[in-house]
Amino acid sequence: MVADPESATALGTAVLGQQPAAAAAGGGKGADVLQYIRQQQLERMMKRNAARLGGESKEHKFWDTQPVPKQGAEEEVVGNGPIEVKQVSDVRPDSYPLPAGFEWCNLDINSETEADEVYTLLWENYVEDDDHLFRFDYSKPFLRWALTPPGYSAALHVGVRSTKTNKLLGFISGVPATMRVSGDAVRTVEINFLCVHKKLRSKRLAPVLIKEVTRRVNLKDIWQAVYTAGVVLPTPVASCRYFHRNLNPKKLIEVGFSRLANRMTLARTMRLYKLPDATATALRPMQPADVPSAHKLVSEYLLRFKLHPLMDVHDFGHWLLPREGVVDSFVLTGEDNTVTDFCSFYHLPSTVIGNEKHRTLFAAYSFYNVATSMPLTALMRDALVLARDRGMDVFNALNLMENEQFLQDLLFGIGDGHLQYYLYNWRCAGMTPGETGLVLL
Ligand SMILES: CCCCCCCCCCCCCC(=O)SCCNC(=O)CCNC(=O)[C@H](O)C(C)(C)COP(=O)(O)OP(=O)(O)OC[C@H]1O[C@@H](n2cnc3c(N)ncnc32)[C@H](O)[C@@H]1OP(=O)(O)O
Repeated sequence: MVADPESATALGTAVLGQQPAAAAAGGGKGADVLQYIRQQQLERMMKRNAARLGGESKEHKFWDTQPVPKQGAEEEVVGNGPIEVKQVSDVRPDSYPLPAGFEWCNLDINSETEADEVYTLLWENYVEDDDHLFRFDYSKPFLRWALTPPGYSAALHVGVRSTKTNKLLGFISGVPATMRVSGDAVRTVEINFLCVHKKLRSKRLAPVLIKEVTRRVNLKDIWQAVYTAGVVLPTPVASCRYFHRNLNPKKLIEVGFSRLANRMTLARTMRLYKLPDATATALRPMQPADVPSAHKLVSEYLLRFKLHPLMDVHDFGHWLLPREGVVDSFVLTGEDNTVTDFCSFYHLPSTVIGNEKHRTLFAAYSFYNVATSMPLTALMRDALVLARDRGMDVFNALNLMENEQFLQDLLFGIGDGHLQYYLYNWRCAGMTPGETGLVLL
């Protein structure tokens, strides 16, 4: 198979395997992280130089026509606001034309059959790692959760079918979300699950899907969007990295996610990553009654970042109340049942491609975490224990918010690429991972 440039790095292979080696060498972990920080500084410098010299100006036939910041424009940003302003009356009323043999449809994710269709399209065709060892396997309950927050619209769950067979061959979704961007509250949609069937790649179907979802969003008088991707497009507002915490070393080695480091035996590796038998604190699953207090804690915490969601209490309940096999949230309460600490992760397994012994890699993804009665590292150590107890093989976290505080101490290994954050039709200065307070699914 030809290497797919879209390959996401969230599945991050191989690099994890270097972490035990470094750790075993004694003091190597620190060196790893320092090296990473230096590398980031170097990358930023090179990027600035390349932009200045025009070396980054790759042609983007589609993206160059869109209201997104031009490449290399990062340093010229003065003020925040829309790149273009239009009215609903300017929006074309009809769908964009599709090539012959294809037609548009809306997907009703609450219908069993249609949810099955979306599930299967993604299960077979969605994001893979660079080596094609793993492919995201978003579960059906997860897709339902992701696509039905308060205010969602089925018109923004857009599919392309074959007119002949009716088979679903492409998909893109938008869900409403208010973002706070450098102090401004911005009505947006979160765009996700862009997928074109493998047999239809490189035929410029993706731009048509993006234009069509944009048209439908614009008809709702919404003009901004937020999205993440493994690929670099014009122009990221932030660039984050995935880190991976090994919870099941034996399996991760067997599936090729990590490898046994030099001079390390499996037994030593397992000892290195062994976690306490139980949590150190009385964290318990969040219940509906905790929502107002947890919502207050998390919302106030998020205000310290430059980009973050503004969730009302209903949004918060939707996104954070535990759903089995989909999302887990835990609270620690103090006086009057006030939530003092909060941690959460979502469940995103991956298919292990062509592996006889293991079909699925179970991964937890760090979501929103706030510690006030203990250090963040202590909270996240408990989160690792809770994820392990729920059968997770690996715990993934981006280096955003305050995550840098715990990645090294808790033996996370650096992933092999970046996750780029984008805003559509919104100009603002770029931000560091530590200024980014948004996790998309
Ligand atoms: C106000 C409302 C606005 C709403 C919209 C906001 C924007 C939302 C934007 C979408 C956010 C999605 C967030 C997620 O879901 S990120 C996850 C994306 N999905 C995958 O990686 C799954 C596996 N891959 C595929 O299904 C296909 O390879 C896809 C569908 C990705 C591209 O299909 P294909 O490989 O057959 O290519 P093409 O010939 O049709 O088209 C080539 C053009 O497409 C540009 N391209 C490639 N990958 C991406 C990408 N991930 N985001 C944006 N653009 C992308 C590419 O630069 C080129 O344009 P240009 O370089 O020539 O200009």
